[in-house]
Amino acid sequence: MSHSDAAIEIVNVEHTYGGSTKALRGVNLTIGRGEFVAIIGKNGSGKTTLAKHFNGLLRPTNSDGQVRLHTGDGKTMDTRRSRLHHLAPTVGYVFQNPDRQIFHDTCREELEYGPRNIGVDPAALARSVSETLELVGLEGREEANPIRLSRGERQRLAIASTLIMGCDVAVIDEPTTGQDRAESRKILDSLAHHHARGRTVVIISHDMALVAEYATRVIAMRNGHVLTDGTPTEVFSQREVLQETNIRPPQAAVLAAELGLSAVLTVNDAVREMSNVRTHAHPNTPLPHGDKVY
Ligand SMILES: Nc1ncnc2c1ncn2[C@@H]1O[C@H](COP(=O)(O)OP(=O)(O)OP(=O)(O)O)[C@@H](O)[C@H]1O
Repeated sequence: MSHSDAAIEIVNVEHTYGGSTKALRGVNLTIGRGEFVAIIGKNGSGKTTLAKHFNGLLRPTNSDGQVRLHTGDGKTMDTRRSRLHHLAPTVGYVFQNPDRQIFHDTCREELEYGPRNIGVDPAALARSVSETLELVGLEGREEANPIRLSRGERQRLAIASTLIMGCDVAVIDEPTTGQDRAESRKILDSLAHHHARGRTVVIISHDMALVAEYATRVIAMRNGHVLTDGTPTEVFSQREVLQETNIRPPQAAVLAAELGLSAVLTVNDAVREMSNVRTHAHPNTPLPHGDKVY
């Protein structure tokens, strides 16, 4: 991948907490511009530590480890040599716990804070606040006090306050924690919308069905290393490798593999493949409708 295609370069990054807990043991990665990346792996494998390096919240603890951000307008920033407030507009980060980043009395003020700081025109901002709240399923809640929202709603507010910045890269640690299925899908759809505008999205997730459906690339971590990295199809077909980090591919993929069907990651893929098999076995059997089934 050339520099112009790269959004983030991670070179030989190690991170040791408190001088003894080795959370990252030499990670090399390039996140490309416009990718939708999911980082997966069991608890403690180093996912959050890695993601916090993407915008300088953490820095490599080894002297030769480097993280370089390449901005859309052609600048390169080394996170070790740049201040956090210069990095944040390029790479937005949403914490696993939304309460770490919500501190205003209304949703409107929460969403306006970041864009105001970078000089966005106030007239354009009002519209963009409403649109972004709608995008994450909080339409009409401009004047609501965030402390009165549910945890899932606060999570969506925190995501909205990052998306409204229009940053090149949005990194979201566990976007669907505390959300039901419909809310989770709403959140992933809002990230897909950001991605569709040519931006890069990185999520950390334990929800393999959603990872399979939305991500273009999956990076599996184990014990501070990248265990495997590829398209969802490539990564989820390595069932034995994934077992090393306690990951089970999406249930639809497991079921389809047991039935000898290939190219299946999602329930919709499974419906399509099973319909094909049935059609070939009984050509007159009508196909089920092709819309999403869940
Ligand atoms: N602030 C910290 N101080 C000391 N050790 C830490 C700190 N944060 C993480 N660790 C340790 O570093 C290792 C990697 O943790 P990390 O949170 O990056 O993993 P993770 O894969 O994101 O886990 P989870 O899925 O539980 O969020 C673990 O052993 C963890 O206990």
